[in-house]
Amino acid sequence: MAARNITRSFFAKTRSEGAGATVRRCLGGSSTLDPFLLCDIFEVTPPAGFPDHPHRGFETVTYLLEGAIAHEDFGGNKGLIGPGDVQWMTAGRGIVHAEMPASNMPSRGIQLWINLSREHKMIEPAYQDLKDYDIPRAKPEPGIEVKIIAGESFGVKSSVFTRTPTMIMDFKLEKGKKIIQKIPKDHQGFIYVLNGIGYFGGNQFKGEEHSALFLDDNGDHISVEAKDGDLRFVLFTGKPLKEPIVNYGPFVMNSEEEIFQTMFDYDKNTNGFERAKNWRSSIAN
Ligand SMILES: Nc1ccc(F)c(C(=O)c2c[nH]c3ncc(Cl)cc23)c1F
Ligand SMILES: [Fe+3]
Repeated sequence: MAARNITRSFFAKTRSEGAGATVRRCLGGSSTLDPFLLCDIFEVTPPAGFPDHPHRGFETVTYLLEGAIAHEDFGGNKGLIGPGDVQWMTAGRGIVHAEMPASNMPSRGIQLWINLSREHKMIEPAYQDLKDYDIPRAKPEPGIEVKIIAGESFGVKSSVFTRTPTMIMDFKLEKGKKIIQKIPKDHQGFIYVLNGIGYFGGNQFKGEEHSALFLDDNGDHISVEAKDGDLRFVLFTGKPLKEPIVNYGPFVMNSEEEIFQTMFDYDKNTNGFERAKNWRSSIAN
């Protein structure tokens, strides 16, 4: 089968988000990539953060690179996401939570929003919390490490359950190394370059730090070469849902009517937002 090519790249500039936080938004707003709705590379230092806010209709995947993020939701679920950890939160019918830095050093990481299909949008909220040491790595040869947050690489599988079929992998290649990663033929995908420069896809597209690189639709693998120096990038692929997307901030449904119903539910604390009534987080208030 053919190798995937890179069709376009986007340099993610910094912008303010949340309460005083900074993000490089490499996907989101007007540009989504079904099933992905948003991808932020965030940097946040106290007193900034992402105070009490809701979600409905999708999943958030928070992958921490440095520092620590404390989270607390309206059901009393609370915890700490540390370096290398992943929080896979299925908001489903509704979550209200806060996500705040818990280190005086800047906390850096990636937050990806994955859409849920019509049949899953109103499921009960759920969490899959992955500690760094629990996340499997593939080391196909010296100088190459693949951290498998979701999906499979070189026969090593993640334990994460993905309602919307998804692959998320963090690749570290030493200078001179080349890798070929299998990609399901029905997935769309993009790459975010965290550090260094790499040559991506059959067309050897030069990708640099802070750039998002978008894959074309055909092919069952992607090739990457670290010709110029050490390289670190994250690969995201997912199976498109091919459903209408109607969003209003942190609410993502299939129709305007469902968005109006969601806004009503959030306002009246009904239909999944009951626990939001009079709730305030302890970490952001
Ligand atoms: N609605 C809405 C509006 C504005 C926001 F900032 C958010 C939000 O929480 C986040 C946006 N990117 C982020 N990266 C990391 C973390 Cl921990 C949180 C977010 C949100 F949900
Ligand atoms: Fe959130």
